[in-house]
Amino acid sequence: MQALPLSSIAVTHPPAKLNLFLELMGKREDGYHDIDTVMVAIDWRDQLRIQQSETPGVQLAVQWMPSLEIVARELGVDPDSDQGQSLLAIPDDSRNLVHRALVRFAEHFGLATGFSCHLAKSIPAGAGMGGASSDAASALLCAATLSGIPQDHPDLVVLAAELGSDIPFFLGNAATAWTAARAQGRGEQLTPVALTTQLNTVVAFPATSLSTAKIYSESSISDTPQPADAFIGALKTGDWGSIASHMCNRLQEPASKIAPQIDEILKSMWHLGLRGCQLTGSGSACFGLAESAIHATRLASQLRNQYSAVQQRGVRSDADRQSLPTARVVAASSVLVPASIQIE
Ligand SMILES: C[C@](O)(CO)[C@H](O)COP(=O)(O)OP(=O)(O)OC[C@H]1O[C@@H](n2ccc(N)nc2=O)[C@H](O)[C@@H]1O
Ligand SMILES: Nc1ncnc2c1ncn2[C@@H]1O[C@H](COP(=O)(O)OP(=O)(O)OP(=O)(O)O)[C@@H](O)[C@H]1O
Repeated sequence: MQALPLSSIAVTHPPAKLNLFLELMGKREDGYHDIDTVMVAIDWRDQLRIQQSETPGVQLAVQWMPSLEIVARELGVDPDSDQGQSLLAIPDDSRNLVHRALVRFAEHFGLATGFSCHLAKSIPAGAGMGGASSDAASALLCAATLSGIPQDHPDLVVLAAELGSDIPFFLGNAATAWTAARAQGRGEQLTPVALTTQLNTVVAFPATSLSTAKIYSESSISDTPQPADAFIGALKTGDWGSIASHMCNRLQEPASKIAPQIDEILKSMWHLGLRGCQLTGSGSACFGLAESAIHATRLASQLRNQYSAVQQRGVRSDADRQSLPTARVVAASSVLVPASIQIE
């Protein structure tokens, strides 16, 4: 394969993920946990545009979609406040996983050229939805396409696992077209799981970001950890009620101790009629399953109305926020077709 001309732009739409099942199997000596999780990619997506540049190095510009103001309003935060900054300030330097992924890619493959990219964020950060990991996996695949390296080059999987535990899942989702996978080890050992039905979810991101390392450090391992087999059995039936009743996330307890609004959001989701309501990953986003896509859209709109009523009452103190949380709410389905890379 040949590198594409420098004028080519690779465009793709990295999806978020939800952890339908997450059990902690044990603590490891390297500071990580062995986990058994089942993840599904959903159609809540960022947008990434990458072009090669003549000079080495990575230039990254980041913005919110549809705009910073609209996302801040949905979250009920002032974008200039400390809370707004902690939720909405996405780094555009080497702290960004896209930047790190492209630097590692260029080093590894000995490229003389660099990359210039534009990242439009929609997936909340610090939400347990794997937004940064998905962006990084897409960046590796776009860089490979532009540089004439095959998408199934085995070194890409190695680079992905070095950069973060969730990144191999997204690489597999985009490169080999699986929607759901079981992830074991620290998350990098993947087995695709066939979905027999589209899952329809409502996802709510409370206006708080949680640190993955902190949530793991506050977690505890059950005396009898349950592997994902029974859950995968339920998933194969395609019956959403059975799937919902087998879901669980061992990180929910430590996350809701740190962010009590998680419990409030889960309660309001349950009362609306969503099932299997739980945290995704290390949080703070919560989700529940709905019977159909139309049902999910209707329930998301009802939930959004509840939270915007809270905002309109002008509730702003921390105590009020905890008892009457605000959240960004989206109806999202499992993706049946992975994000392709278009060349412009
Ligand atoms: C919570 C999940 O999103 C579930 O899919 C993932 O396990 C987190 O994956 P990630 O964000 O890619 O995490 P990494 O960047 O690899 O690790 C961040 C930190 O989380 C903790 N960590 C992460 C993964 C894991 N299996 N055990 C851990 O204890 C470690 O303290 C690590 O330093
Ligand atoms: N491309 C990116 N998009 C968003 N955040 C990024 C990105 N790169 C680095 N970050 C930083 O990483 C932090 C967490 O990002 P991320 O969105 O992956 O969290 P998460 O949804 O909790 O992920 P996970 O489920 O993998 O734990 C944010 O605080 C943000 O500052």
